[in-house]
Amino acid sequence: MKVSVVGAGAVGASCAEYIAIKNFAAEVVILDIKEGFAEGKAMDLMQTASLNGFDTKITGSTSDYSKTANSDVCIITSGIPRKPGMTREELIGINAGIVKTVSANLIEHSPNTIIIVVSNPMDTMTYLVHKTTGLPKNKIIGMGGALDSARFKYRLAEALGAPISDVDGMVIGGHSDKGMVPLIGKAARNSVVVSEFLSEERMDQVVQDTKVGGATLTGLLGTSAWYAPGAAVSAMVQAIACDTKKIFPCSALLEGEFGLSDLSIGVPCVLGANGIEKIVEISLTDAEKAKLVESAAGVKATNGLLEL
Ligand SMILES: NC(=O)c1ccc[n+]([C@@H]2O[C@H](COP(=O)([O-])OP(=O)(O)OC[C@H]3O[C@@H](n4cnc5c(N)ncnc54)[C@H](O)[C@@H]3O)[C@@H](O)[C@H]2O)c1
Ligand SMILES: O=C(O)C[C@H](O)C(=O)O
Repeated sequence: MKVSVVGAGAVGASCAEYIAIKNFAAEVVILDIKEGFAEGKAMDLMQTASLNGFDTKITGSTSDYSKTANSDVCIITSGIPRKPGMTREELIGINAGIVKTVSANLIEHSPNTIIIVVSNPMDTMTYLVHKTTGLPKNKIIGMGGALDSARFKYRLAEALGAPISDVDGMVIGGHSDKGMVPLIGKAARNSVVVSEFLSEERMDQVVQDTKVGGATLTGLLGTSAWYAPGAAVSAMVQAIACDTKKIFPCSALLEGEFGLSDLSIGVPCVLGANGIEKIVEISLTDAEKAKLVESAAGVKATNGLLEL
């Protein structure tokens, strides 16, 4: 499998590193607009190969998309990250133009690729790729829910005093501070719903901490996070590369699923060799449904800012 990562910044490099370390891809190309930057990151990562025990070949390129030709999966991380105090939605003005150009360049050289969109505001950037490229909808996947769910599990494990491997939970909805819908009623410790262990108040705290997970890290780091985002992308690429059919919440184009349409938003998806192989319409309580509908309205409002 050949994977291309556009944006050699914090998240792009983390994606490339985790993909390489998991050793399932033959080749990773990193591309950036900044002269020499992707080449430098690729060389630095390749010098970890003998230490970390991988055979994936990582190369870098400054804006030469011919190097990305025939990629099976392309990951878009190019664009600006937020600073403390900002929302992801505020990035739309700069990132929309970047994502539109980058996706067109990628598809010119890899017409059959699967695209994973990471740049924020991610659900709207994913919708933009749907609207401006001719790719089938199963091949355009937004990454947000896999990361938000990992943060949810981290907070659940903390509240439960349990190992993370004992905990399961999923976040659907928009990848935004207000729009995330952590499905706390379905979260479980080794198959036992967490309400058996946690008070309402503690569960509300877990939900709130999860929703502001990205903002909390941005406040601490001065820019947004990269390790867990890179790990989340690499887990999704692995599911595609190895055709595992694992379920991840992904930003997918909806056409009536969950009663929603004409937007891309986080819902449970089966990932395999064909990208999004199925949107899994899990049953939601009335309260969960109402939160998802409210979240969709927020994503649609941001989509409305796009010049399509
Ligand atoms: N979806 C998610 O869960 C998630 C998680 C983390 C970060 N993000 C988003 O990912 C994006 C990248 O974050 P980061 O921390 O890596 O930022 P960064 O500034 O470290 O890296 C961005 C890189 O993009 C490059 N770039 C800009 N315009 C380009 C273009 N036209 N072509 C090629 N490369 C270009 C820059 O030179 C830079 O190296 C941000 O928009 C951030 O908000 C999303
Ligand atoms: O928080 C951000 O702006 C980056 C990313 O969306 C995240 O959740 O880490």
